[in-house]
Amino acid sequence: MKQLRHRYGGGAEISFPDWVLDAGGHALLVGPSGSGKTTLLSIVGGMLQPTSGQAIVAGQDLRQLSAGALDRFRGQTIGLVPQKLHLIASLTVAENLQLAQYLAHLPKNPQRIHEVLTRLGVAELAQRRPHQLSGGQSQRVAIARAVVNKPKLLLADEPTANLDDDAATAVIDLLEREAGEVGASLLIASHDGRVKSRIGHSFALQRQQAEETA
Ligand SMILES: Nc1ncnc2c1ncn2[C@@H]1O[C@H](COP(=O)(O)OP(=O)(O)OP(=O)(O)O)[C@@H](O)[C@H]1O
Repeated sequence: MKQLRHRYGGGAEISFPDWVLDAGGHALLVGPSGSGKTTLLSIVGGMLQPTSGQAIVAGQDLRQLSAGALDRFRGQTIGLVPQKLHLIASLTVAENLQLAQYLAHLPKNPQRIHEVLTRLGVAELAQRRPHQLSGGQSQRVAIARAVVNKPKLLLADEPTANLDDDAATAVIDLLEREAGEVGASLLIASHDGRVKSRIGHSFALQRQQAEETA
């Protein structure tokens, strides 16, 4: 991140400090509500063009990519577990993962889909549709979808919100394990103290300004 700033139409400008997340490193993005955590994930996830500055992912300056190239790069290089999981209701679990391969312009790979669903303990749910899953199962499927293309950067937005202690621990374990499995850097936005105690390195945002903590 270099001199990143963003202003939503008419709103105040949010400026983010320069920061590097090492390849394969795991970090927590913290800050009070409204400090810009989701905005930052959207920028480094290639879904939001910042007003100014550079987001560089795996050596690629996202600004340099055309819309089509950015879609492909995002699909192949970045995995996102959004706050609202956004599984496609009309598709089965397996088809939701197939769609991630398709959107990244990768060949169909049912074996990889089976492998990742198995790793996450939800292979037997492959033919179900999202409304037939529990909240925890849906979250595992969303993690599976985020890692199916073996991204270099895995982003998760408040993945433990509304989870009890055991489920929150399980989700953080899964994210760390799956990021480790594919060698991805992991950035988790959270103001959950339970997550803070698990992930040592954190990056803190404050309203309209930010500072890094070790
Ligand atoms: N689409 C939008 N249009 C206008 N303003 C927005 C939009 N999205 C976010 N904002 C504003 O940008 C600022 C940062 O919001 P953001 O959602 O990134 O913060 P956050 O740290 O993720 O908050 P939370 O912890 O509550 O999820 C807030 O002031 C918010 O009101």
